Amino acid sequence: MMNYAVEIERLRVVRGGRVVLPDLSVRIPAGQVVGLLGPSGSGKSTLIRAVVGVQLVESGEVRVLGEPAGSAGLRRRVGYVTQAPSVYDDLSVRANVRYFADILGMPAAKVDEAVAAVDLTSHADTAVGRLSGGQRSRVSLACALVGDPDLLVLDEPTVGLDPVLRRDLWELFRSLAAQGRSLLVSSHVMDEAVRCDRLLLLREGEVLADATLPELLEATGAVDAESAFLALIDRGQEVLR
Ligand SMILES: Nc1ncnc2c1ncn2[C@@H]1O[C@H](COP(=O)(O)OP(=O)(O)OP(=O)(O)O)[C@@H](O)[C@H]1O
Repeated sequence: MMNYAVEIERLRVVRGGRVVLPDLSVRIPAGQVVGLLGPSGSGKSTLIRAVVGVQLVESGEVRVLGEPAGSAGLRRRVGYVTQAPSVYDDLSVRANVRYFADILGMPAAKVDEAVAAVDLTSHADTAVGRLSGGQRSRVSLACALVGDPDLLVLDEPTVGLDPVLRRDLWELFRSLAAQGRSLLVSSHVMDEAVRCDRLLLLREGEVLADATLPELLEATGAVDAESAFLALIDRGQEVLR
């Protein structure tokens, strides 16, 4: 039987009087890197917020690792990295990660482990305010990793990063999945599709496709994810699952 990290049933979200997710159902397999792709405003962040349990939901059900999204039991099991790195500039890398470790009740040994996982050991004592944008994003990621989560939810983690850092980060995601973790990673850069085991293409709050990249290319005859996305839009109502 397929093991799912996230199961969403008929999710409806309204924000500021506007229907952002009209009626979304999807299941995200465990142990994979699933890319949540779609243009700006398609609802990626809203869906991610629903998964981590911080989004007010009008109706529907979101289950994460078998529990309702936002349950107390999920606090340590789900790591969430928001779009803007939420770290303290005046604290060192290690102090930032230790702060999150303390909140989650994790042992001190986990702090250096998380810092090493994002390749920042040599900067562990540097104040975060003195790091580059890419390094700051990795501090955020270390804060999410320190709880040893089964599911990592990352909202546009590679935005603004140079190609080398983007590649390094995707390699890190892959290695985390190889350890058996589940990752849900949003991006509006379609070429990041090649890095994912599976893709969820979102448009105007609706799932346009839920498939692997090879399945998507075969079904559309397109050469890359971006053209496949456009081909699906041209086709109209049909959803690829
Ligand atoms: N705080 C808010 N109040 C009201 N509407 C919002 C709010 N945040 C987002 N929206 C609306 O919800 C829709 C989806 O936004 P969301 O941030 O989920 O999209 P996104 O795909 O993550 O976009 P981006 O790639 O630009 O981050 C947009 O139409 C947006 O205007």
